Formats: sequence, C-alpha cells, structure tokens
Amino acid sequence: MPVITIEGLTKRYGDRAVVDRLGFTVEQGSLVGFLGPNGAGKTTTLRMLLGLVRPTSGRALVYGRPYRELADPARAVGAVVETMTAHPRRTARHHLRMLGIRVGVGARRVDAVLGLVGLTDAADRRAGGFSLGMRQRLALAAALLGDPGVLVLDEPANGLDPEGIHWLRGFLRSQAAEGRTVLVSSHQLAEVQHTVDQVVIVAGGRLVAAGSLDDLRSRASGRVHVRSPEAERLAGLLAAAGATVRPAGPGRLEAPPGWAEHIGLLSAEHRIPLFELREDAPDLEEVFFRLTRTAEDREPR
Ligand SMILES: Nc1ncnc2c1ncn2[C@@H]1O[C@H](COP(=O)(O)OP(=O)(O)OP(=O)(O)O)[C@@H](O)[C@H]1O
Repeated sequence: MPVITIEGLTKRYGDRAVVDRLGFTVEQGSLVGFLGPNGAGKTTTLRMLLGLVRPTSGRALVYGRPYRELADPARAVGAVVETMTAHPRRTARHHLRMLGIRVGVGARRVDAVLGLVGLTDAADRRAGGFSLGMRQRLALAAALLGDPGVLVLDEPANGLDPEGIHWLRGFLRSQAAEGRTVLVSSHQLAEVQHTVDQVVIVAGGRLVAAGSLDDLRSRASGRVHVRSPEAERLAGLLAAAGATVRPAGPGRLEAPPGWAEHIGLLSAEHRIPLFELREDAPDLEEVFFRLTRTAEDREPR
C-alpha cells in the first residue's frame, strides 16, 4: 500500500479549481519532489493531505486514511507547511519542549531533534532573533519530534542560503536513508533534482508528470547540431528523409533529437564532410518549463 494516496483531489475557491482532479501515490521510503510553479496548487494539496483544508472532492490519504482519522497523527506524519510560529521570546528548546508535551515526548527527544537539525548551539537563544534559515531548521525539528515515518515539507528551501540548501539536501537524504517517506515541495527543479528519487509535477492545479528523474530526462529534447561545408546539400537529403531541419548560421544545421546516427550515415553515404555532429545533453530544466508552461497556458477553467 502506498504511504500517500492522492485520488481525484479537487479544491475549488468560487468557480476556480486551484487543485483539479489531482492523483498520485508516494511509496514507502521514497523521497519525492512535489514540483510546480508558484500558484500551481502545491500548498493547497499539502494542506488537504494534512487535514487543514477540506477537499471539494476526491481524497488525500496517509496510510490509507484521511490524516484526521490517523490514530496518532504527530507520530505518523511530521509536517512543515507554514512559517514557524514560535513565540519570539521563547528559546528554541523551550518552544520544542512545549510542542513535545502535545506529541508526548520529553527533554531527551527535544535535545535529539535539536542535534538533528544542527541547532544545539542555538538551543537556548530566543527564536525571535533567529535567521530565516534557523527558523526553517526549528520547524523541521518540530516536525521530527514524534519520530514520524512520513515527512511532508512545503518549500523548506525557501529563504535558505546556499550553505543552508546544501545542508537541507543532506538532511533529506539522511531522512530517506533511515526509511522515512519524504514529500517535499519546491517551485525549482534545480533545488531538488540532486536529492529526490521521484518527482510529481503540477501546474494549474493539475498533474503534468509523475515518475523518476530518468523518466523525465527521457522526455528531454536535445537538438542535434551539425556543421558541414555542404550543409545545404545535407539539409536537402535530410528533408527528403523526413527530418525537419533548420539552418543555424553559415554551414550549420539543427535537427530534431534522435537524428544524429541517421545524419552520420547519410553524410558518409553521400560523401559529405562533417565538422561537427553533436546532440545536446537532455536538459531537465527545459522539460520542466515545457511541461508546466503548456499546462498553465490552457484555457482558464
Ligand atoms: N483560501 C483561498 N482562497 C482563494 N484562493 C486561494 C486560497 N488559497 C489558495 N488560493 C489560490 O490557489 C492557487 C494555488 O495556491 P497554492 O498556494 O496552493 O499554490 P502553490 O503551488 O503552493 O504556490 P506557491 O509556491 O506560490 O505557494 C493560488 O492562485 C492561490 O491564490
């Protein structure tokens, strides 16, 4: 059974569906990036998953149940879905101790989570003086209090500096390595592409892609670049073979992906010298933009 199941999930505000018949699953122990541009409906989806927003229709389940029906939600799911609301005059340790009472954990667990997020040295400082990065770490510490099997994190990298983002990547990987299931949202593919195993991409409230990063890479369209002193003759031969080629400057052509071998063979057969024949590496970012842009350009609902 998947740990997280989203089925036909829809949220309407007025006549606008901000989440529109969304469906995907997250398997035990996987680290999944939940991606989409700003306004794609990520936060709304995560809030429905956590029982904070009521779906208009469809279901969002954790371990096969709505979050609110879980026997011990704080120990099942740790979440960071909004900016921390630690009292500014309270120390990090005090804040976590208060939350710990609700979760049913004591001082030892509080010290452990402070260590896990690298806040041990700042534990007795007031949260009001914390940087955004420290506040993010404190929110993560709070999510970890109940030692949950699932982590749901909404844009945890927001506002982090490069060092903080580097730390976060290691943190997420270590959580997954310990067998936790992690669903982490971001509006930037680059932010998570070296961390996650799987991606779920949404735009305009709808699913546009779900799968591994390799699946996504296979959808990338690297152009084939050709340079030849007989570019024009080659272009004619390629057009006759069914390729849509276009001139790309003097003695240069661009052909669609997948044509590199064909071009090599054709030019050998017709004794056309090639000075360059190169296919772009798949560009994940380009796939992400293409998928999300197409979805956002659709007619308004
Ligand atoms: N309570 C609400 N009432 C009306 N519209 C809302 C409400 N909550 C969210 N929306 C709208 O739903 C859309 C999706 O918002 P959501 O915050 O889920 O997107 P997101 O993908 O998390 O984007 P971001 O990265 O900017 O947070 C936005 O256009 C937002 O304005």
